[in-house]
Amino acid sequence: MSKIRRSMLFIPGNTPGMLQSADVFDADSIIIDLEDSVSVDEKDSARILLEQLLSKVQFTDVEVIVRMNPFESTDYEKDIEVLQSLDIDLILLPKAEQDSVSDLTKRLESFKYKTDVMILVETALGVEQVFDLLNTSVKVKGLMLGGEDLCVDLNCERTKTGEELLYARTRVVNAARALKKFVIDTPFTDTNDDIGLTNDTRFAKKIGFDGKASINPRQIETINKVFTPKEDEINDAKRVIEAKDQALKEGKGVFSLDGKMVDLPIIKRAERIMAVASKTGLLKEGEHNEN
Ligand SMILES: CC(=O)SCCNC(=O)CCNC(=O)[C@H](O)C(C)(C)COP(=O)(O)OP(=O)(O)OC[C@H]1O[C@@H](n2cnc3c(N)ncnc32)[C@H](O)[C@@H]1OP(=O)(O)O
Ligand SMILES: O=C([O-])CC(=O)C(=O)O
Ligand SMILES: [Mg+2]
Repeated sequence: MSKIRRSMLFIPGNTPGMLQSADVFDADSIIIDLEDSVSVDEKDSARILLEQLLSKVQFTDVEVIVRMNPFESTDYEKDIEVLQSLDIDLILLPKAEQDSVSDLTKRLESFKYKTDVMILVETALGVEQVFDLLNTSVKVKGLMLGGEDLCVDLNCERTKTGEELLYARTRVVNAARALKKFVIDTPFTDTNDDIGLTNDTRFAKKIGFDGKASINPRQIETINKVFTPKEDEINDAKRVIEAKDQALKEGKGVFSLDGKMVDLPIIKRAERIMAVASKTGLLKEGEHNEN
C-alpha cells in the first residue's frame, strides 16, 4: 500500500527545539531543511545537528525527508556526504532541473543507496521539464511544487489566491499522474490566515494534488482535514462498491444508484476514496480490500 502524504511539515535544520518534537504535530511527513531556511553560516552546524538527531531519535510514525542544498551550491557535495550515512525516507532536491536530477540519481544508484528522491520543481525550466525529470530514474518517487521560488523566476506576483501558479500546478499534476508518482502542493505562507489556507488546500485537492507542504504546525490540522475523506463521502463510496458487487453478479457493467449513472470511472473514484480512508485509519477491519 503506498504511503499517505497529506501534509509535509518543513522544519529548519538548525532549530534543535523544533526538531526534537518533530513527530508530535500529526504531519504525515517532516522535511528537515538544509536549504533556504538555514543561513549560509549555519549550514555546517545544521548538518551536524541532523546527524546527531537521527542517531538519537527514531521517528517511527512519520516519514523523514531532508531537503538538501541545490546542485550549483558549494553545500551540495557536503550534503551528499552526510546523507549517504543517514537512514531517511526521501531526499528533497530543490531547484530540480535535468542536470541536477540526473547527477543526484546517478550518484545514489552508484552507491546503491536505498533512499529515494522527491524533486522540488520551482523554476520555469523545471516546470517545462517536469515529465522528463520524474522519468529520469525509478529513484524519483514524486514531486513538490515550490511556488515562492517559481514566482521569483517567473517575475510574477505571488498572491494568496494563486492564479499565477495555475499553469505550473496543472502541469505538474498531469506529469505526476501520467507516471504514477506522488505530487505535493506548495506551502501557504501566511500562518495566521486559516481561511486562506483552507481555500488554497481545497483548490490543490480539487485539481489532483495528493497533499500540501506546510511551514508551521498550526497548518497541519487544516491540511489533513481537507485531504481526508468525509464520513458522507466514505458512506457513498461504500454504497457504490456494494452496488457494483451486486451488479457484477447480475452481469451489468453500468447501473443506476439514487438516479445517478455508475460505471467504471465512478467505481474507481469510490475505490480511491476507500483506499485513502483506509490509510487514514477511518475504516474497520475488512471494510476495504485493496487489490
Ligand atoms: C519557501 C520555502 O522554502 S518554505 C520552506 C522553508 N521554510 C521553513 O522551513 C520555515 C518553517 N517555519 C518557521 O520557521 C516558523 O513557523 C515561521 C518563521 C514561519 C513562523 O515562526 P513563529 O511566528 O515563531 O511561529 P509560531 O509562533 O507559530 O510558533 C509556535 C511554536 O511552534 C513552533 N514551530 C513553528 N514553526 C515550526 C515548524 N516549522 N516546525 C516545528 N515547530 C515549529 C515554534 O518553535 C513555537 O514553539 P514553542 O511554542 O515551543 O516556542
Ligand atoms: O518547498 C517548497 O514548497 C517551498 C519552496 O521552496 C518554494 O516555494 O520556493
Ligand atoms: Mg524554494
